[in-house]
Amino acid sequence: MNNRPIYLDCHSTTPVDERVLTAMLPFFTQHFGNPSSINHVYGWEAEAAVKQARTTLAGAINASIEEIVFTSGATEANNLAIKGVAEAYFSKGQHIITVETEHSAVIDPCKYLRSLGFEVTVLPVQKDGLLDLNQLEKALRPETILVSVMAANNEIGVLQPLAEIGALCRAREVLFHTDAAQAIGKIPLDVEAMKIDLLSMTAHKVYGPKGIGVLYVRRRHPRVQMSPQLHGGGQERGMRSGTLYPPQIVGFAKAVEIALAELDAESQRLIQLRQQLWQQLSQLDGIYLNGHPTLRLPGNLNISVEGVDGAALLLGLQPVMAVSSGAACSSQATAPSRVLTALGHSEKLAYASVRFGMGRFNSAAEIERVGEYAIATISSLRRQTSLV
Ligand SMILES: Cc1ncc(COP(=O)(O)O)c(C=O)c1O
Ligand code: FES
Repeated sequence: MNNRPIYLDCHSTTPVDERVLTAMLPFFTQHFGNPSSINHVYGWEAEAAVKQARTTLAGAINASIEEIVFTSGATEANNLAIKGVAEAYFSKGQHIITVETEHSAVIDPCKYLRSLGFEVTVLPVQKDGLLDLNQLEKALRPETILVSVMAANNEIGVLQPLAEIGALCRAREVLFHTDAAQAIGKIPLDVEAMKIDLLSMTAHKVYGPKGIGVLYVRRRHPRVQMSPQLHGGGQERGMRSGTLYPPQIVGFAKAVEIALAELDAESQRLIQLRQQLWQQLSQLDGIYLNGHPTLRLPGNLNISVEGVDGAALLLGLQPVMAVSSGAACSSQATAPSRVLTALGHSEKLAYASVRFGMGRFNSAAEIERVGEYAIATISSLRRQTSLV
């Protein structure tokens, strides 16, 4: 294990924290019951554990337990929010607003709705990756039913102004959905203060297991209507049928509980690591920081490198660090990152980019090694390019 590259791809996924695994284990074997079984203790104990997890997850975003719908992850939560609202509000209007830098799990459901006849406005971002609120205000129409803007970007870590967006949407009586897959447990989230109506989260970016997520659906002021996308046994108050998965649910809650307890100290530590890495790397010329310098996730550093080939750069870094140039699901694509081109980068620069996703298990010594190795690799690639 020790010779493996240093893991710096925490926006893609994170390892399960040992404390999370310990909390999950009894629910595979000993307490294996189905939370929907109301006639015996096996069902009751599973239901009690799910209820406790619901309480923790609701508390994490200042929601109540009836507003938590378990899903298989953020992809499903986003699909349920966007398609479910589109269906339920069809007679009110058919216009949806989202942003160019959203994850495919938001963009693609919107494109799908467009193919069904909905109108979708995809707003651009500014050079720093932030949404221009004036543009959003101008895009809102009487027939707009939903605005979907992510909390934290998965490539450049940029944090969108959720409270301002929420206030704008609420004033116009438009529902506000946010994809908080990268944000939960990393930054404070409050659905009341931020006037969020729907919020997607996932466990595996915050040291919880893969395959479990939540959609928060507001029940009061306003009560969100949503058409289910999975029909069946009627679990989750009919909004998402399918037997609940207690080990994953318990693990998700434990992961969020730990992340929130450690949030302040961990943010400070990661910001220091990020600054350390940026100071090291920016000794070189032709290195650009992608995204807003401070309004970003503590563990995110995304750079573009001039004068090197993107694929050669990633290949050169591989022996020492596990990094990527963008979203894992599009890492096989040869096209430059949609997010970086949205910042106005030329295609070439957008392609020679590296996303460093630092997390709980990275040390300052590791980051120093990463910085040194990256500098050596970039310099060597540039020397080779200047020879040809
Ligand atoms: C912003 C964002 N949304 C959605 C997803 C998808 O989440 P999941 O893997 O839980 O389906 C991810 C992660 O890949 C993400 O970064
Ligand atoms: S689904 Fe995870 S990076 Fe795209």
